[in-house]
Amino acid sequence: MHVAVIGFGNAGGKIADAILEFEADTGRSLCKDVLAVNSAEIDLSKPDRIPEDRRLLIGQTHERVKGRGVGADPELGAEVARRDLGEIDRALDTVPVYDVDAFLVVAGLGGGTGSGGAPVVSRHLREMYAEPVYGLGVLPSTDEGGRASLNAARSLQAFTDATDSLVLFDNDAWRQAGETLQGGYDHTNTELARRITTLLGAGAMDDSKVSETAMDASDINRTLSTDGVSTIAYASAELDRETKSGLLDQFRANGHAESDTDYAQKVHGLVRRAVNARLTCPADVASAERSLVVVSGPPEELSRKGLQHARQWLETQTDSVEVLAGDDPRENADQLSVAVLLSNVTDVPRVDALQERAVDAQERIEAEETARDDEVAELITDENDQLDPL
Ligand SMILES: Nc1nc2c(ncn2[C@@H]2O[C@H](COP(=O)(O)OP(=O)(O)OP(=O)(O)O)[C@@H](O)[C@H]2O)c(=O)[nH]1
Repeated sequence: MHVAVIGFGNAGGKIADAILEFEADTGRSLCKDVLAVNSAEIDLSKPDRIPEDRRLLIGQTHERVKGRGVGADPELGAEVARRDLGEIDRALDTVPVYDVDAFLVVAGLGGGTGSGGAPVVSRHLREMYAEPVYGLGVLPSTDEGGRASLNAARSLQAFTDATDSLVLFDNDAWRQAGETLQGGYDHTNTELARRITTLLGAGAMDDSKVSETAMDASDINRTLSTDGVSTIAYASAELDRETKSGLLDQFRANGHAESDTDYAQKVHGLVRRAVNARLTCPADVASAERSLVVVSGPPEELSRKGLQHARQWLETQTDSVEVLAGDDPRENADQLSVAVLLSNVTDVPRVDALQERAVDAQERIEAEETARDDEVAELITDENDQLDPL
């Protein structure tokens, strides 16, 4: 499919940039347009691939913002986005909507600009355009503290309500021991881009061959349009094509070749491996309402029988017949890769934990505010007492 990507806030811009990089590296054509929106001027200079004229600074004239960000305050992030919707609209005027199958709004939910702004813009896009609006929301890691959890829990509800589906990515599940924060983010942004691009980039009309079982945009839209949250599974296998073609030539010369069953087992095995590996956000696979499998790789590797078996297997795992499976032939790919979309998952322990932490954080923040008010009241009383003798 083809999408217009809007990266909101710092994380949103960097992830949008990583998607551009991955699609360029793999010769895909997922993004018809990309726009980075931020309230902090400095963060808009971070992306490498997003063109300069597709970076929009909002809140410049707001007395509390002035191009310096919203300081992890989602209410201010939402206010600034609402105030500057006209500017965002003007920037989106150049999007070739006739050529776009969906909008994808990306944001980290633990801060202010993305957390507050992404739901506002998603809701607006849904009112303005007929195309579906998908969200990609990053959950903060536990060690970012209660304020980030509170921001994320609030945004999660608003962002889910404002989109046709919200794909989740959990920073906690993807943090690697010993990595610096930025090094870790670079790594996770690439992994996230790999999954999103393999999944949504299927069925984009580009130079790749179209197969009989090709996935198309309407299949992806049908699976995603559940108004709930989604997660993505992924696995890949190196093919080492040079060695392989040499070996295959020898095999063929000796009357052997990789059989249909070998190809089928490879595809089916890779789908099982993906679903049992780390999801973008951990969730109980059985709780998915709908799912979709995309197998991408050189045409000779894309076994129809393998896809069919994988689909049947996933039906039993999700206890649902709403499973679609298709392929995405890539002539020059040196990998066989599988992305599985699990849509409207309802058993997501990380979301429950986030909501609990948010309640604790809210209570603590309120207690701190009450204590501060009491202190101020006491100070005023003391000062009045001292003035009394007059
Ligand atoms: N996966 C990933 N997560 C990130 C990245 N940068 C930040 N985050 C996460 O996103 C959350 C929001 O951070 P930012 O995107 O910097 O915040 P913002 O939306 O720009 O909002 P303000 O800085 O408060 O104006 C953080 O709490 C992190 O959990 C990134 O590059 N990758």
